[in-house]
Amino acid sequence: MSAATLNAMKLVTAAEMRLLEKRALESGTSFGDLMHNAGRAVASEICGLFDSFPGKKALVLVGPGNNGGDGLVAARFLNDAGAITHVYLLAPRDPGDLVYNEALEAGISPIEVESDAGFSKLRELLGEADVVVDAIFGTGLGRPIGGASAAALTLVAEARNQRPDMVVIALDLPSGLNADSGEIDDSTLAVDYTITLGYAKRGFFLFPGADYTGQILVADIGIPDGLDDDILSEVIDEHDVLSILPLRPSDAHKGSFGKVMVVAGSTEFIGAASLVCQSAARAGAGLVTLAARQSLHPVFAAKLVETTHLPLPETAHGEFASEAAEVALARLVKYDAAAIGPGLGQSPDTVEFVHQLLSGISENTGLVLDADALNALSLTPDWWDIFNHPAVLTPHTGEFARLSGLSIGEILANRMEICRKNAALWGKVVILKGAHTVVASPDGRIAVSPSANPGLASGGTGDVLTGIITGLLAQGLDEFDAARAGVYIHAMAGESVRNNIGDTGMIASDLLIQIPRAVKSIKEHDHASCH
Ligand SMILES: NC(=O)C1=CN([C@@H]2O[C@H](COP(=O)(O)OP(=O)(O)OC[C@H]3O[C@@H](n4cnc5c(N)ncnc54)[C@H](O)[C@@H]3O)[C@@H](O)[C@H]2O)[C@@H](O)CC1
Ligand SMILES: Nc1ncnc2c1ncn2[C@@H]1O[C@H](COP(=O)(O)OP(=O)(O)O)[C@@H](O)[C@H]1O
Ligand SMILES: [K+]
Repeated sequence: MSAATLNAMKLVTAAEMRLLEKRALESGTSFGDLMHNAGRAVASEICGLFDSFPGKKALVLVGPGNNGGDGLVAARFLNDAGAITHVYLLAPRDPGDLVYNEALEAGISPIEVESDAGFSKLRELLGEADVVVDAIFGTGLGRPIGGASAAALTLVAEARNQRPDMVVIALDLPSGLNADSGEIDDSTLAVDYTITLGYAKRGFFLFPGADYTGQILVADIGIPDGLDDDILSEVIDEHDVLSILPLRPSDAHKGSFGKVMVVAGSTEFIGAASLVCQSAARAGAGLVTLAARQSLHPVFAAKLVETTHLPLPETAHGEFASEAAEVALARLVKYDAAAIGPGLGQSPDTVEFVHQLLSGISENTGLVLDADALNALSLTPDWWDIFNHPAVLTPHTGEFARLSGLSIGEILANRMEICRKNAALWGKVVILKGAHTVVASPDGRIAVSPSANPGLASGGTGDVLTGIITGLLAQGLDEFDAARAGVYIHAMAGESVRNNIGDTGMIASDLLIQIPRAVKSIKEHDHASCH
């Protein structure tokens, strides 16, 4: 999914969705209204996908619960809109079921699930359908899908392979996709569109589920405004980023946009430091200074023209000297933000240097810790009890495992929830990097990147993210805003490169010039929407 296709989107768990529904009912909306609105909105979204809808053949697969109920309402509205509509019941509906009877009254004759294991009728319908709606299970899925439902979903997948023009829609969510964790069932369909009710579900941005939703459309089902103030998870949105981007007054001077110090790089990892410095500048910082061991200075000086340099004392063995941290700290008081960690290495002297820096750094300095700074922190048990400075931490999954003591499997199984819990425990803004990067604040807010882009899975792209966020911190953004805006800008830069050269062979340096372009594009979209 491209970063630009999503509008503001709150993300809910299944339990939060039930809570919102309960609040809507308490505030006077009836469940019947919600279901009616849901079915109507889904049908309306489906009609909007076609240039001309009357005469199209629609097949709605209806399950036993409320998801099936929504499907029955949608079928009625599709029928009203002129589609030749068939409903296939995977389980019997209660004879007193209102939406079932309304469908009957509208002239739809639901087809009961076949006893014939060959599903000849269903196959026949799938051979002709222009659009198939999966309304078998929604957020109420309680166990693995089996029996006729599993068989029907498999038949849809087969028909879809044979007839790629057939549009497959998931109502609320693809049946079998876990709304909270993004786990899928063996029979879950990879659909073209998920028309989700009221709110997008967290599982749409967690893998493997994220590969199954197709384009996500959020249908308004009439949950009254003001009931979702305590829903704290959302997809990062261009308008939010625009509202937090630093201003650029015409009479600015370089002091207006903050000073960044980058403490990074080693003999092995020269490029990491360069990428951080350049991306901090490309994100708009007024001045960037690189603090690195003095023997590396000639290399950096040749490579980084705009950056200023603070060579740090080192030992005869090419390690940080014991006074190096003191030298850096003395200069750091004049800086607004610092990035510490990329490419520093993990020798005992470096770890000691990082620990000294972190214990001496002023509360007034915005701080981004990445890579080897995170590795150094991880060596201290319960490091968060000792290191109280506000900071943005930018771990990939492996670094997160080291910081938390959790296994990589445990983290991948529920990235959003794990990130949220640890941000609160550590008292830090935490960015768990990867496809659909998660940003969590200690106060419970979660912001998720709209982008999954395998082009970014190459060495150095994380250094660019660190630079962008530090550049934004230096310009006065708070940790959470700098983190979510930085993740969004980085994702957009990645999308631009992908649009240009595809997702193979993208390198971190390609992102650099795209950073200001991403910021420009965010600002221009605002202009476009004003006129
Ligand atoms: N939360 C809300 O505000 C609203 C929710 N609505 C719909 O309600 C849905 C949730 O409805 P339900 O809670 O009835 O749940 P579902 O319709 O998702 O499914 C639950 C039903 O399926 C059965 N079931 C669960 N897993 C099964 C399995 N593996 N094999 C066979 N049977 C299984 C259950 O016993 C139950 O009968 C949402 O996805 C949405 O479509 C809408 O109707 C309107 C408003
Ligand atoms: N599949 C993906 N989709 C979106 N972003 C990705 C993907 N893979 C990697 N990234 C992003 O690329 C960056 C990689 O950072 P990291 O793993 O620290 O690499 P490095 O340290 O080599 O720079 C992160 O910002 C991460 O979110
Ligand atoms: K469904």
